[in-house]
Formats: sequence, C-alpha cells, structure tokens
Amino acid sequence: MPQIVTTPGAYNIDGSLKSQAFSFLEKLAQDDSNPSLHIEPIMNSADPRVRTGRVNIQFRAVLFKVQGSGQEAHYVFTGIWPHDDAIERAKKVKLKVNPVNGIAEVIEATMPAEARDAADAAAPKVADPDKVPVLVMWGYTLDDLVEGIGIDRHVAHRAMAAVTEDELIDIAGMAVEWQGLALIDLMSGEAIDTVREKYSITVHEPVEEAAAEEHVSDDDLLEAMKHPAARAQFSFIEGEDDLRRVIEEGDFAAWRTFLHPEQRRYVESDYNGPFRLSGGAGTGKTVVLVHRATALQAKDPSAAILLTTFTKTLAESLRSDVKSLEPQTRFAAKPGDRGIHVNGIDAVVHAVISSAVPETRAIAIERVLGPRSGDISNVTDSTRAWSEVIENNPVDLDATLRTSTFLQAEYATVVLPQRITDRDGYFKARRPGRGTALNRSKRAAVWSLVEAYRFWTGIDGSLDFPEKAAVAAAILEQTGPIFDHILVDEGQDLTPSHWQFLRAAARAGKNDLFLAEDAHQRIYGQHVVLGRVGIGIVGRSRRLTLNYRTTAENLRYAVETLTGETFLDAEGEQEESNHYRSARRGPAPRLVATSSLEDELDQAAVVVRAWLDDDKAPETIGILVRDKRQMARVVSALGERGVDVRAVDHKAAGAGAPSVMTMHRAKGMEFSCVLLFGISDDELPARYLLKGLSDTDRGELLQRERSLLYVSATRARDELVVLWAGEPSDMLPRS
Ligand SMILES: Nc1ncnc2c1ncn2[C@@H]1O[C@H](COP(=O)(O)OP(=O)(O)OP(=O)(O)O)[C@@H](O)[C@H]1O
Repeated sequence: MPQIVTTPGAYNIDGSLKSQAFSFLEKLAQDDSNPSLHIEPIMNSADPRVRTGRVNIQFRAVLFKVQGSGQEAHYVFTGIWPHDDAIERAKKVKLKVNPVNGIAEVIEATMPAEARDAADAAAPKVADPDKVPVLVMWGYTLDDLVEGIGIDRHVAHRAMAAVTEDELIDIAGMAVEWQGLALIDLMSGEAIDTVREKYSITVHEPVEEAAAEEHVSDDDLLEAMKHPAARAQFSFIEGEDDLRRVIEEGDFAAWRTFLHPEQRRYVESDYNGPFRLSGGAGTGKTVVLVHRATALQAKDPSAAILLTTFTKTLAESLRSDVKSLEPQTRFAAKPGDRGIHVNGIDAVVHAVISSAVPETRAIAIERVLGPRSGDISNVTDSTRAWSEVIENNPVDLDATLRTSTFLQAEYATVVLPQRITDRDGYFKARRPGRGTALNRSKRAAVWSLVEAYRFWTGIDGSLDFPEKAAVAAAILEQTGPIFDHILVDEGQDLTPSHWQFLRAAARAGKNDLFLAEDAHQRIYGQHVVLGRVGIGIVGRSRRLTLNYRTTAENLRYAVETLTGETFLDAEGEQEESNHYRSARRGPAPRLVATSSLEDELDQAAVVVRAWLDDDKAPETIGILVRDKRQMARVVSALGERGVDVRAVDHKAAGAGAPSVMTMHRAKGMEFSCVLLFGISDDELPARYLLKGLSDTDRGELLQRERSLLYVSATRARDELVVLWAGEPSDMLPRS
C-alpha cells in the first residue's frame, strides 16, 4: 500500500475541508490507482515527480510521487489549494536533496538558480547601511551559511543582510524548515560546528546544483527524507489513526509529528546514567519527555517507567499527552508495575510508603526522624506547624531566623537530606548554599525548634512532604529500586528528599534518570545541586534554546523580567537566559496602567471581551493572578461586567469560558492570549511573604516571585496583556 508522508502544509487545511482531505489521503494510502483520486502529473512542472489529486470539485492536493525501488510508492503531501492555485503551485515546487548536506527539502523554484544568484549579487547587501547585520555582527560569512551548513544561497544572502532579529525571524519563517531553525540558532551566535552537530550535518564536496539534481534517484530522496534534520519537514504516517490526528488536530499535533532534530536526539539516545535537559519556557522539554517515555516503552515493553513532575495537575496533563501521542500506551496503575506510571511525585512517594510492610516502614522512619512511634498517615501543614512551634518555644535566635520560611528551608535542605536525628549530628552538618552562617549556639537553638517540630507532628501523626519523600527513599534503600527508567519534568522545583527518593527508585544504569528543568522557573522551594544528593550528571547535560510556544516579542519581554538576577542550575552553574529564541512573530505585549482596582477590573473586562469578540476560543484565553483572593475577585467582577470567566483550581481547565487561575497553577500550561492581572507594586512581590525575613531568605523569595512572573508571561502563545493599578511592579521590565 502506498506510504503517505506529510509536511507541515498538512496543518493549513481549512476546517471545512478536513474530512474530505482525510478521506482523500485515506483512499490514496489504500490504492493510488483509484480513479476517483485523479492523481495526475502536471505539464511543464519544475519537478517531474509532482502530482495533483482531486479532493473535491474545487480543491486539489499537491503531492510528490516517489516510487523508489520498493514495491509501493511514497506520496509526499504538501497541502490543498483551490484548483487553479494548486496547478500554479504544482508547477513551481520541487522535492530535492540539498547538494551540500544531503537533507531532503521541498522548495519553490521561482527562477533558475543562476538568475537568482545574479539577482542576489546585484541586490544591496544591507537594507540599512548604517546598521551592522545581525549575522555579520556574530562574524559569519555567506560561505559559512552556504557551504558550511547548506543554507540555500538566496536565503543566505537575505539572512546576511538582516539588521534586526525580527527581520531574520521573518526570513527564517519563509525558509525550508531545518534552514529556518538553523538561522534562528545562528541568530543567537551558535558556532557553525555546533549547528552542524545539532542537525547531524555532514558537508559534501560542493556540487553544481543542476548536476546534483540529475543524479538524485528516488531511493536517494527517500533516504534524504529520513535524515534527522529532514524529519522536521517530513513525517512518515503510520496508519489511519496517525493520519486522522495530523489532519484533524492541525498545528496542535505538530509536537507529535515534527520534532526538532535536537529534540529527536534526546528522545532516542541512550545515556549511561542520569541525563539533564535544561531549556527556557516553551522549548519543548515536556514534549521530549513524553516522546522519550513512549520510545523507552517501545524499546522494552516490559520496562517499569515513571513519568513524574511536581504537581498532580501537571502530571494529569503529562498523562493525557502520552495518551494522545501513543494511544496504545500501557499505563501502570501502581509504581513499579510494568508500563508507564504517570503521577505527581508526592503521590508516588505516598504509594511507596503505603505499600511498605510495617517493619520496613518503621526502620525507614527511624533512619530519617529518629525514634518515633505512631501514625504517619496525615500530611503536616508545615508553614502552620513551624509558626506554632516558633510561637510556643521561645529560643535565643535572631528574629529573622525564627521564621517558618527559614526553618522550613533549613529542615528540607540540610536536616532531612543528611538524615540528621540528633543535636550532635546537626552541629556537624554541612550547610552548602544556605547563605546565613550559624554558629554553635544558633545551631543549638535551631535544633531545639526542629525537635519541637518533630514532637508536635509526631503527636499529630503527620509528616510533611519532604519528610515523606525521605522516608520513602529510606524504604526503597531497604527493598531495592522499582523503576527501570524515571523521567522528571519541572525538576527545578523538587526538594533534595525528592531527588534522594528518585535515585533510590531507579535501577542504576543505562537510561535510569532523565530530568528536564529550567532554573528560571523555580517557583517552589530551594535550589538543589544534584551532585550533593547522589545524582551524578557530569558530562550528560544539554540545553534546548528554541522556544516553540511564545512569539519573539513576548519571549523578549518575559526574558527581560529575569534581568539582574543570578539563577543556578541543578549542577550549581549559572543559568543564562540570553540564548532563548523564538521563530514566531506577533504583536508586542500591551502594558496597561490603571488608576484603581475598579479601573483595572473594567480594563480586564474590555480586554477579554475584545478577544472573545475577535472569535478567540474562550478556552484559549487565560487570566493569571497572584493568589486565590484575587482569583475570586476577578471572577465575580468580570461576571458583573458581563464577561463570564471560570475559576480554575485543582481541576483541569474546561472548555467554554476563559480561565482565571493563580500564576502557580498556570505552570506548564499555555494559552493563545494571556492577561496578567494585578501586576502592581503592592501585589508582586507578595509583600506579606517578605515580612521579617533574613536577607538570604528575602533574596530567595524575591527570586521565586520574579520566576513566577517569567512563568506567567511565557504562558502566552500569541498575545500578552499586563495590567496593574497604581504603581507597576518593580519586577516588570523598565523599557
Ligand atoms: N517540535 C515541535 N513542533 C511543534 N511544536 C512544538 C514542538 N516542540 C514543542 N512544541 C510546542 O511548544 C509548546 C511548548 O512545549 P513544552 O510544553 O514541551 O515546552 P516546555 O519546555 O516543557 O515548556 P515550560 O517549561 O514552559 O513548561 C507546546 O505547545 C508544544 O506543543
């Protein structure tokens, strides 16, 4: 049966044509000689392989037929157009092998190559002679682009003349997929060698284009379409379900079909030990994890795999992504069972504790907390518990250290990971990265509060989340690991005890731990250096830089919110933000100052109503606020103003109304249009959280608040509006 190969053109099919497009391609995949398809060559076409096919009386598909030496033909589907446009297009398009690097490409042959070269040479080199073009500034030459990696000469000429990043993005947007992606990399100054490595490019001896084309057989073309870089443009459809999803879901299915060559590498490669993938918001870390989980299952269907993240709601969305990528996925209901277990990290911890036999559990508790009896089934509200302990236990300790913020962090990052169960142990404890130094008497005071905390939670029969993770780790240290592969999303938010748990849960060896993280998005807890919790990464760490979600305009604005802060990654290195790039353009973020809360609510209603009037689907609109109090206020006030919106808390966001949610809840999500509400000096950073903190704790908290703003601003795919009443937050970019 013929093989269908789709290109991103398959996504631009008008909604009204989708079912006809599907039935056309389905029939074609069954029998290309079916006369109702009218598969016809075109007279005088630039490429003899081009065909058109009849979708309905008005519309035709444009395809290439590549026979190869196998029995069945391959049809490369490039899209559907009204009859006359399709014929025009069919005359111009060519499927070729790039003569420099052997990557298959669909190009539009508008004029002969020599004429284009002449036109390029005659054209002014730089649009604005007073400005240095972006790529020239980075030191590239035309030859670097053309002969060094194989960018089309015409595209390279224009790219070398672009004086702004926006111009370059526009040029990249019109280029062949992999060339566009490579131009975006060059825009951030990637070395030519790095680009070659990213796209698996091996450069051949330059060959005259015409001569190269003559020698390209259909088999060569099929091979070239499977080049890792070509897979960003060509997808080999496997069966009817695959085809249906590509056609029906359009662009939303792109992540399932066309991986960036780098993403594909991280999905398919084997690693001899823990691997860390970092990357800014929207660079496709989650996409890699979801693909990798299913790829690991395909390699070994009997494997026990864990796909986990910080919160339950994010885990639910991971699960639905896995299902939509691979409907046949075998999910594991319990941790350690064969299949993919998808769950929030604390739920996995809970399951391990619950299923342990009492003796093992008792030993684990003793190792972590020292002697303790009784129940541990409740969850400690640790902020409240620490506050009560402070109030009821007067100790000689600076006021800035007698805060639940300091004690919670000290407990989770120093006491628990080192399994400290007595005062002497705490006197000797290492406290790297904790900022505030503690002498012996301060340590004694802190330890007495720790003892009080443990005493009170013991009576309560509860453990806090980091304690639970530490106990679960101590259980698995006795019983042995339960997963063959563990994949972690949002790694920056996990506590040291979580990491110790994961280390104990994964069988050490090939592909044991794969974690994705973005230091700029740490909105819970403290920075953790993985080497200190038994996870050795050295040499197995890579970064994604291309943002697939956000427009260049929104991304620049979001990245500016990070200015002036130093962020550390999971290896203790400084995380840079200046190499994140987007390949999409859109409107600049709109910043709206208002004079009062009432005014701000009025403006919010105006903005949301305008989006709805503009036919934006309600569920693609997100209104993000700092806390639940504001959420309730916005929902009721917008309702009073005739704009129905829905508060989204623990449950998944539904269809039919714009969602109002806290910035924390929006983590990992995305919307076409985002309204950031209440970004005033009073509301962000949240002032009440800053009260009475030490300089170190204050610094950490401010950084988390800044990250929260970055997370929120990067939820917008297309439009971002920022609203405040009175003075804007200090954390907003100044310009
Ligand atoms: N290869 C791809 N082709 C098309 N779209 C992609 C690709 N990779 C990622 N995307 C899209 O980009 C968006 C961001 O991807 P994803 O959520 O995986 O990024 P992330 O790095 O996990 O983001 P965040 O850290 O902000 O949660 C999603 O809409 C996803 O579908």
